[in-house]
Amino acid sequence: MLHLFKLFSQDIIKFWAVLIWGLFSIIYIIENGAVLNAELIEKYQYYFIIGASIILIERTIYFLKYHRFILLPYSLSLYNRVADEQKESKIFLDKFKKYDKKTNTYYFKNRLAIDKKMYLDSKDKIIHLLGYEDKNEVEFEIKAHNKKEIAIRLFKLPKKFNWHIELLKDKHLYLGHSKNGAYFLPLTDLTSSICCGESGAGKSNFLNMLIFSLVHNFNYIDKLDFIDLKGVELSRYKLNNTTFTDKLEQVDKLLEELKNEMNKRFSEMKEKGDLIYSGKYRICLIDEIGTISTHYDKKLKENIFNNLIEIGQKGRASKVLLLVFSQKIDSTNIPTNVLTNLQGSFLLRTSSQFNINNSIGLQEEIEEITRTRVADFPKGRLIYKDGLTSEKILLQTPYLSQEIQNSMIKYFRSWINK
Ligand SMILES: Nc1ncnc2c1ncn2[C@@H]1O[C@H](COP(=O)(O)OP(=O)(O)OP(=O)(O)O)[C@@H](O)[C@H]1O
Repeated sequence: MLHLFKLFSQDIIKFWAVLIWGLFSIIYIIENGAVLNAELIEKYQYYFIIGASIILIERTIYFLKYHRFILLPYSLSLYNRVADEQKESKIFLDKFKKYDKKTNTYYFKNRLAIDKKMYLDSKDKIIHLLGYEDKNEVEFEIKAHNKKEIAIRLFKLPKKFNWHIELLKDKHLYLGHSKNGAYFLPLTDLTSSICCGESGAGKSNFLNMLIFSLVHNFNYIDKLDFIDLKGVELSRYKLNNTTFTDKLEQVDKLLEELKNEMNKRFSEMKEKGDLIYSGKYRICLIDEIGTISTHYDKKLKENIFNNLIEIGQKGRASKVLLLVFSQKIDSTNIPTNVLTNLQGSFLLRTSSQFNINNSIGLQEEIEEITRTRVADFPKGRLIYKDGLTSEKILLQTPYLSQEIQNSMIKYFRSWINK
């Protein structure tokens, strides 16, 4: 409290000093450079009193409103230290700078340099200090801002909400809700991607949601090929432009065909001098790639994985893309060479540090965008790492009930299969 009062006094003195200096300058001009005397001061005293009172009221309201944030660097010892020639260290305490109401973002500054790691490590304490202790739905993003600032953004992501048809958009894929609302990825920015998460994390739900967006954009997609060796879920679609494969030999044939298509497109591009194929997309979705790895036919597997590597490496320019789903992404489930050639990633709940490290990356980067551990993610919560920019976005996907899924498939059939 004493610290708050000290900061308040310093702040008021600073503002009053500016006011006095400003008023004196104006008086000096008005009075044509007359020397300041008691008579003049008496004449203008009410301006000083009114100005000082307004400042006092405004600053008091500001300090009352933001006292938690103003005190935060002090309460959590968020400071930087510099040692001078006499080896005496000088402390620079971080300072609350401003609040942006539109984005619910709080900015902190340090004159020397700001230490983001300290904020990341104090996340739970910050939440506690700000009075959000029991509201675990409050999410938290900590980003470096300018050179010496930190931006703390507080936002809410719903844990469960229902799918609705307005989430379909032309030339875009809906990936879930982010801190800014519905997140749509332009189809042109889609890259070959891996999606991983443990059983029950909401992978199938997400996969179907993605398929809705892809099917909705059929004008730009030549064919959607579904591969699933362990289930029949994807066989339900039965649309004119979808295929379903559940035998390894057929998978091999399909990928061979996709590779040939890709190379044909490259020849066409070379001829025309295009850098990006001008025609429609071919997108292949593989559910639970681990089932391919467990197959006994070594040669077939090798051929399949080699084709996946080649498509992953070169597919984007020719608009031949792979979307691969897996519970685990260690080398027994998906060969490292296949994984490293899938540029984008979606990470759902998992307790495997290997899954986290090899899909999204450093723990610190995850801590920047969420205060929930990946192992504690609710169903449908995911981090999307953009295949082009590597930007990481925290998303929540809506729940797709069986009835919704059935009615969407029916709806798509009604206009695609007619
Ligand atoms: N976005 C979501 N919001 C709310 N509940 C969800 C969401 N996604 C999935 N669920 C619930 O979680 C259950 C499991 O989801 P889903 O089948 O998609 O998980 P999964 O990761 O594919 O699991 P598995 O690998 O075992 O198939 C679903 O029955 C559903 O009730």
